[in-house]
Amino acid sequence: MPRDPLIALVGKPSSGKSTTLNSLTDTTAKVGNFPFTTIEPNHAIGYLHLACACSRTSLPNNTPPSPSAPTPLHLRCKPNYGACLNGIRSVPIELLDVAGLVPGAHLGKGLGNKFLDDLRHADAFIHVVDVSGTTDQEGKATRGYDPSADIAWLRDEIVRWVLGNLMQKWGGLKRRHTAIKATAVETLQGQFSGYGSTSAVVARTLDRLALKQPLQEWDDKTIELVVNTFVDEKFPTVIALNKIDHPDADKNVAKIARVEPAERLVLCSAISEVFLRRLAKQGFVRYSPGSEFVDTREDLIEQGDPDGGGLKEMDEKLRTRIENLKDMVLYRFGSTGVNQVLTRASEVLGLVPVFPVRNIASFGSGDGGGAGERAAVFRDCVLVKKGSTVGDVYRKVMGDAPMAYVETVGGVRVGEDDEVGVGKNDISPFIPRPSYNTKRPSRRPDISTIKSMPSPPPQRTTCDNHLHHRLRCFVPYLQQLYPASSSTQTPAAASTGPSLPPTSETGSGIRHTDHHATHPLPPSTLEPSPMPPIAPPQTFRLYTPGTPLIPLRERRWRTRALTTADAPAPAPPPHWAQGSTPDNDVPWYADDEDEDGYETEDVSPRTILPRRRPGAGRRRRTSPVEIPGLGRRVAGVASRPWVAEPWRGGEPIPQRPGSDSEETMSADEVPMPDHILRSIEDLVASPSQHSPATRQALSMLNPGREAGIGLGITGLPTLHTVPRYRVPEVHWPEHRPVSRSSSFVYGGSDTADRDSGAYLADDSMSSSDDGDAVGGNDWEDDSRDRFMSARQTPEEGVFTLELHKSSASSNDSFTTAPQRPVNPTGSRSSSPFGVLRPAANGVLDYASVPMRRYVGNGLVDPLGRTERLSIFTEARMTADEEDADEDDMLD
Ligand SMILES: Nc1nc2c(ncn2[C@@H]2O[C@H](COP(=O)(O)OP(=O)(O)OP(=O)(O)O)[C@@H](O)[C@H]2O)c(=O)[nH]1
Ligand SMILES: [Mg+2]
Repeated sequence: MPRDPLIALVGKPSSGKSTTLNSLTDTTAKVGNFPFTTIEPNHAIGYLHLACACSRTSLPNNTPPSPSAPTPLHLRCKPNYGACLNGIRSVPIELLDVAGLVPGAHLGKGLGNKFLDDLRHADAFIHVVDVSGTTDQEGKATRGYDPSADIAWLRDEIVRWVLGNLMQKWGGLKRRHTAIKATAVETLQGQFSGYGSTSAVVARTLDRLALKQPLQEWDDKTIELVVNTFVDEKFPTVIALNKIDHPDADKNVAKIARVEPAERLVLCSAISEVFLRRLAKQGFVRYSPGSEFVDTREDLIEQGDPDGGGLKEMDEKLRTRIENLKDMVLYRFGSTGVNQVLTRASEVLGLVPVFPVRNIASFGSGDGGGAGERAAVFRDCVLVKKGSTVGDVYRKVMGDAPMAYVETVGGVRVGEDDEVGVGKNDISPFIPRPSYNTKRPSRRPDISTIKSMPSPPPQRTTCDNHLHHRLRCFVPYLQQLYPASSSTQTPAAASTGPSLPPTSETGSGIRHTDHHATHPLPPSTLEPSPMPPIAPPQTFRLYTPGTPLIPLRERRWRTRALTTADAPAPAPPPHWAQGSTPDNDVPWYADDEDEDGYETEDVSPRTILPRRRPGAGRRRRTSPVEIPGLGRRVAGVASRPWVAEPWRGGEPIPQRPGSDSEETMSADEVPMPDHILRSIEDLVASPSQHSPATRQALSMLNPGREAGIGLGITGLPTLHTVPRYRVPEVHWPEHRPVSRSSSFVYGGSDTADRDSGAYLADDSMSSSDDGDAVGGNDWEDDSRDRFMSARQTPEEGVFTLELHKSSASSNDSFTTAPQRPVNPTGSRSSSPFGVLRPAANGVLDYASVPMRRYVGNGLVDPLGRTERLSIFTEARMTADEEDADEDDMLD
C-alpha cells in the first residue's frame, strides 16, 4: 500500500531543523543552541498550500458569477483536514526532524550513523543550512564560518552511507545476480527497498545513466555513480537557507547562490515564523502563517478599529523586537519563507493532490450532519507522488479492498494503470468490489478478476461481507444502542455552537442524540441490504452509556498526583517497555520491517496486528503478547498508533488518576459526550474518507467482537481519550516510554507562565548574545521542576495539556534506548505520531500541546484550522478467529 509522503529535515547540528519543524507545524520540538539537541526524531504534520479542485472552472456548473467571485464549488468546499481559503487548500503532510549530521557521520562520527537510518523512509529532504555563519560544521558556536561547503559534504555523507551499505553486500549480491540471472533493476531494488525505494525509482536511476556494462562488471566508480544518481532520484532535496535574519546572512547566501541552482534554494528565518505564530497565539499580534504582514494593536487602532482587534498591549521590548523582525525579514524577503520551503519540497517531489469523492456528479462525500455538511464538496485530499497510477491511489484510499472500478469527472471509467496528475483522474470515487470480505482480507486485491467485473456493481451485497455496508449497518446499530428518546438534540442544535463536554453529571451523564435526524445515511450507489439481526449484547460490547472508555496509558502506568514539591525518583519502566517482550529478548518489530529493521515491501493492514513471533523467520509475526495488566493482546487496530485500551466493558480503572489511594473511577463518571458520538457516526458513515488504518479499525466494529472506542484528535497525541472530556484535572502517568515522536515531547511552556497567561515571558524569546534580531534560545531551560498535569477549563471551552519532564538524570541521554518500537499495536506507520520507543534510563518526556477550542465536533486552533476527531478501536478476536489468525500468520 503506498505510504503517505514524508519530508525530512536534514542538516548539521544547530542549523535550525527543529525550529523549522516548529515553524511549519504546531509542534514544540526542543530547540537549543548546542549540537545534538535533537536525538530522537520528531514527527509532525505541516500543511502544504495547493490549488484546490473547487477552484477549477472547467468542472460542471462551476463558473463564478463574476471573475472576482468565488466559484460555486468553492463556497461548498469544506475539507475534513486542513482548510481551503480562496481556492488554496492546506493539505496535511508529514514532516520529520532528525538529529544533526556531521562530516564522517557515515563512519559513525557525531552520534553515529543511526541518524542516517532515521532518514530511510523520507521521500524528499529539506536541507536546512545555517547561513548566519555562527555555527561550524559540527554545529559549535563560532563566528564568520562559511556555510557554502555544507551542502556538498552533507550530500556526500548521505551518498557514502548508501554506498557503504551496498558495498558490504556487493560480493554476495553479484554472485546471486549472476546465478539467478536477475535484471539490474531487480538486484538493486532488492538492496534499495530498505530506503523505501520502488522498482520505478531504480529503473529511472539506471535509465539516466544508460550504463553499457552488466551489473556484475561494474567497477567501484560505476557503483558510486549509480548510488549518486539513486540518491538524487530517491531523495530530491530543497535547500533552506535559514537564519536570514542574521546580519551576516547576505554574504553567505550570495556565495551559495553562485554555485547552487536557484530553483533548489529558498530563504527563510524559521525562528521569526515561530516567534510570530506564538505572539499571534498569545493575542499580541494578528498574523497568518507565512504572511508578509503582522498587525499589532496600535496598527489596528490606526486603521480605525478603536478596540485594536482585541489584541493585547505589548511592552516596549516586544514592540522593538517586532519592528526589527519586520525590517530584517518581512519587508526584505516578503515573508519568513518557511511555507515556501515546504511548497518547494513538494514541487521537487512532484506531489499530486487527489480528491477522493463519493459522488462524482456532486463531488460530495455524503457524510456529515446537517444539510450544509452533506452538500459539502471535496472533503478529502490525499497526496501521491508523481507517476502514481489510479490503482496506487485506490490502494492508498481503500486499502486492500479489491477494486471494482474507478470513475473520474463526467462518470468516465478509468483504468487501474492510468496515471494521475493535476487535472487528470485526480477527482474520483473509488468503488470496491461488493463481495469483499473484510474478515479475511487478501494481501493484495485479485487484479485478474477486476477487469472482468460486471458493472455497475450488483446490489446484492450483504451487510456481513462488505466493509462499506457493514459500516453503514453499524449506524442503525448505534441508533439502537442510543435510542433517540431521552433528550433528543435537534439537528439545528447539533449544528450550532461548540459541543462542549456536558458538565452535569445527572444519571449517566449522556445526552442521547437522535442519530437518524442528525446523521441520515449518506447516499450511495450501493444500497445496503436490510440490517442483519443484531448480536446479543454479550457478544457485541460496544460502548454502552455510563461505562468508562479507558485509555491505555492510564492503565499501563501507575498514576499518582505529582506536584513540584513532590517530584519523585522515577521507578523503572515496565520491563516490556525496555525493548523486550516479557518472556524473551526479541524486540517488538514493526511488522513491516525485516530483522534488519528494513521495511519490507508488503505492507498490509495487518501490519498493525500482533507483533512478530519470536524466532520466526522474515515476515512472520509474534504470537500475541502478554502485557502486564492488560492480558493477552490479540489484535489491535488504531487510526493512530497511540492506542486505546482493549475493551473491558464495565471494568473499573484500577486507580483514579491523580489519587494515591486505590480509589477507582465509577462508570458514570465518564460519559460519552454527544459530539463524540456524532463523530463516531460520521466516521462510520463514510468509510472511504478515512485512512486504511481507520477503516480497518471501523471494520472491527462488527458483531462477534469486543471493541472499545476511544478518541484521537488529529494533530494531538491520542492520549486524549474519552475520559479526558469529563475529568477536569488529570494527572499523568509517571512513567511512559520516550516517544519517538518527540514532536510532542519537548515543550517549552512553563506552567507558571501558562497559568498567569504570560506565556511569552521575556526569557522565552530573548536576544542571543551576538545580537540576532529575533534569535536566541527559548525552550532550553530544563532546570525547572518537572511534573505532569493537564487542565481543562470547560467554561472557556479551552483545553490545555502540559506534560513536563520528570527525570532523575539531567543529561537527557536517550542514546542507549533500543531502536525498536514498543508500541504494542502501532505499526511503524507513516502516522504523524510515529512509534513509541522505550527509555532505557527511565527518563520521561514532556509535551506541551497548544490550546485548542472545541467547535461542533471538530476542533479549531487559534490559527483557525478545523480539525476533526477520529476514533480508534481496539478489538479482541474470538478464540476461533485467534487460532485462524495464527495459522494464517504462519502460512
Ligand atoms: N537567528 C536565528 N536563529 C535561529 C533560526 N532558526 C533557529 N535558530 C537558532 O539556532 C539554534 C539551533 O536551533 P535548532 O532548531 O535546535 O537546530 P537543530 O538543527 O534542530 O539542531 P540539532 O537538533 O542540535 O541538530 C537555536 O538557538 C535557535 O534559536 C533563525 O531563523 N534565525
Ligand atoms: Mg533539532
